[in-house]
Amino acid sequence: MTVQEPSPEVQRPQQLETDVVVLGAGAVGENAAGRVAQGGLEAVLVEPNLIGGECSYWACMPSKALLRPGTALQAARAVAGSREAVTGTLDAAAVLQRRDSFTSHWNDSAQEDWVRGEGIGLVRGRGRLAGPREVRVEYDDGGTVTITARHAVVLATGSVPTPPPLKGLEGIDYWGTREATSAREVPARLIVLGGGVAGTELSQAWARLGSKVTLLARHDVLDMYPEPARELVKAGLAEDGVEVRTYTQPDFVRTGADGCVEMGLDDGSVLAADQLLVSTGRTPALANLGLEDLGLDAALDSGRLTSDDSGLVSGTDWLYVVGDAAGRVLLTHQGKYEARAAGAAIAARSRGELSASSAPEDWSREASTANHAAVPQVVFTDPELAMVGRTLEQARADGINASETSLELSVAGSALHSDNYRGWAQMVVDEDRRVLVGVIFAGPDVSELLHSATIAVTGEVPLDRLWHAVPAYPTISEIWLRLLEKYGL
Ligand SMILES: Cc1cc2nc3c(=O)[nH]c(=O)nc-3n(C[C@H](O)[C@H](O)[C@H](O)COP(=O)(O)OP(=O)(O)OC[C@H]3O[C@@H](n4cnc5c(N)ncnc54)[C@H](O)[C@@H]3O)c2cc1C
Ligand SMILES: NC(=O)c1ccc[n+]([C@@H]2O[C@H](COP(=O)([O-])OP(=O)(O)OC[C@H]3O[C@@H](n4cnc5c(N)ncnc54)[C@H](O)[C@@H]3O)[C@@H](O)[C@H]2O)c1
Repeated sequence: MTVQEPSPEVQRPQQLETDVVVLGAGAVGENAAGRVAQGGLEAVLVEPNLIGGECSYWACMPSKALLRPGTALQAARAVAGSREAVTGTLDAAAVLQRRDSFTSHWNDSAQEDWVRGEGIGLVRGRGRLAGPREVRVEYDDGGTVTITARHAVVLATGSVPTPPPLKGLEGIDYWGTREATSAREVPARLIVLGGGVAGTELSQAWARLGSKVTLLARHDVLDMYPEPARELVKAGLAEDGVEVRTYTQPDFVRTGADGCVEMGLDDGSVLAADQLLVSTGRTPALANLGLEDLGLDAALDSGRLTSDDSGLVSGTDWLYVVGDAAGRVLLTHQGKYEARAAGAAIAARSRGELSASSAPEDWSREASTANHAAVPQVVFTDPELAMVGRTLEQARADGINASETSLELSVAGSALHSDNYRGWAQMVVDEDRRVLVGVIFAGPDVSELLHSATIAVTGEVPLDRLWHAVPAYPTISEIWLRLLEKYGL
């Protein structure tokens, strides 16, 4: 894959002074800088690669662009009348072309225009903390610039893949999620190692594009979701010909005689494939940032920097960490939410409206309070999983007197949506407060239902009031009424 050369640096002095320096111009860093600028402060973004980061070029956007055509085709096949009009299969070349348009062909000029338009400074290089409120940036050609921040430095450096300790892996030219989302050819056979969100989504995407996929999960696939939800996704994968092997661990990987990938499994069998995708999680990108030199490794706990809900790193009054780099919730929308809170807190602290020693108030604009118990996430497989808040187990582990109500998703709206619609829904209730603390939907096109649940959980809407939120007929949202009726309302 060719990544377009970054355009020439916008600024290249040796010394700079500004209000706030943001390291990393992924979606999260961009939002942090944007909020700081909206708060009336000067901001400089530092980025050695493409502005827009992982999500725009190698994660959310391309992976969803790879999945969407298969879902659209399956939706047409699922309805008598439109099914008859479907006479062909996915056009893999057209899908890849459409994917390329969603990554802007890995060209970040539009994002650079946005940065300039917001009045944010941009330095194209790799940054490292050189002292309190001081960052040294190294350009590709070895030149450097030192930037002093009057108020704050924000770490928005994202995350890096966590490789599994697998014998032989270093000798293999394998795919990570970057390669799997930007590939130009469909491998005939693909092994996917890691049954998390990335592995599951990309297994289905490539299977629908024509690969014979084997998905290896060391536990169950998507094991953070309740079993009925997982089973629906596994049935969807099986329909696409994905062979799912659960509770499996590889012993070794090697290059076979014909150049293929051979993987030995713990049951003694050996799998062969043309490509291997490793998607075994991600770790905050905090290496080589100079944290140790400043004694800030003391704030590290299991690879994460401890911070308050504004992102302010423990033991400092100037360093913030947001997004994947913070490692709290590795999702674009929550990272951007953290960035909005950090930006607001930096601006408020610069005006003396919020002290550095006191954490921001819960649910204030300076706090990412929802991260604790109201995080929405969608798994964009077909069928989809959409969840917000806690599972029953998490709620009970958090000391909540929780009950669950669950149902097959079978209402007039779902029957109309597609023939043989199969779905499942669950709500988790805090019995002492009679509010929802978690909601899960599984089924085709349930992702657009999720925000209703996010509002109910975040707003702590009492069940007796939720009863008056009447779902329109005939929509899939009618599942809300069925759940509340089953609960006893
Ligand atoms: C395959 C895949 C699919 C995903 N799909 C979704 C999805 O559908 N929805 C969702 O919400 N999330 C999804 N995610 C997660 C999402 O991609 C991340 O949560 C998001 O990209 C994090 O954004 P960020 O800005 O924190 O980090 P990044 O996007 O990684 O940006 C960090 C930036 O910091 C730069 N940087 C690193 N070190 C330095 C340094 N020293 N100096 C200056 N700059 C530096 C990097 O070059 C990079 O551009 C997906 C992830 C993967 C892997
Ligand atoms: N739709 C979305 O929102 C979306 C899509 C893709 C990724 N993401 C985010 O990106 C991040 C990275 O995704 P991911 O799927 O790589 O991470 P993940 O943490 O969701 O899943 C990693 C999987 O790899 C397995 N694993 C870990 N070490 C292993 C080993 N040594 N051998 C075998 N299996 C091993 C884990 O058990 C887990 O199932 C996640 O935090 C995820 O939330 C989000």
